[in-house]
Amino acid sequence: MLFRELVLPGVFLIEPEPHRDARGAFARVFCAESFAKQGLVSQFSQCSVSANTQGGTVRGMHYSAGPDAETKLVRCVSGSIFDVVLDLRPQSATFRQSVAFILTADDHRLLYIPAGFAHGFQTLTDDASVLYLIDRPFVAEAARGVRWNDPAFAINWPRPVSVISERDLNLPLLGDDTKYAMLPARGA
Ligand SMILES: Cc1cn([C@H]2C[C@H](O)[C@@H](COP(=O)(O)OP(=O)(O)O[C@H]3O[C@@H](C)C(=O)[C@@H](O)[C@H]3O)O2)c(=O)[nH]c1=O
Repeated sequence: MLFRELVLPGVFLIEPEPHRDARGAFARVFCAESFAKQGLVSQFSQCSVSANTQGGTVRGMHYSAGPDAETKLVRCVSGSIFDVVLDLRPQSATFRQSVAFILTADDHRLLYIPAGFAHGFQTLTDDASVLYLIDRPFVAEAARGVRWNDPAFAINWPRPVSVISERDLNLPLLGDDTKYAMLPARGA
């Protein structure tokens, strides 16, 4: 597996180097030994799939607060997505900056997203599914988010939004002087 740290320190694009042959391909999603060697979280407590019917669907920008802050490993397993990671660490030199990558089921690439970052994506195809490994149990009360189109971040979403949850539509905007940790829980 090849690990490339991105301009947001701590965020990695991971290329699993698939073995391809006439049948198709075999590639790792996760390797505890390789992750530990890189100094990354190497134990995950849940694995979930997000299935999305329509191209243009947006989910995000989500994170969990305080001691429940999650580290996530994200891979597209069907179709393709525009995947976004946003730095919400107030002390960070890259606070409020984001990176985005197209992940496809066929390219096998993964994004590693540590605590302190928000995550979201837009599906680029119908029936796009996203696999997550997350390092801790989901705690609904700790779930937070910022608005997908907050001008403070100016994320350049590639498509018009076709589907988005009510909750995500109503996530707060992050004012310049607002500390992300003080934002209310999603759905509160
Ligand atoms: C995220 C999550 C949700 N749920 C439940 C809560 C709710 O009833 C239902 C749908 O939850 P949500 O609307 O929050 O699902 P969704 O909007 O897909 O949330 C996800 O978005 C992406 C961008 C992420 O980065 C993920 O970590 C997660 O926050 O599933 C769990 O039981 N466990 C979980 O880990």
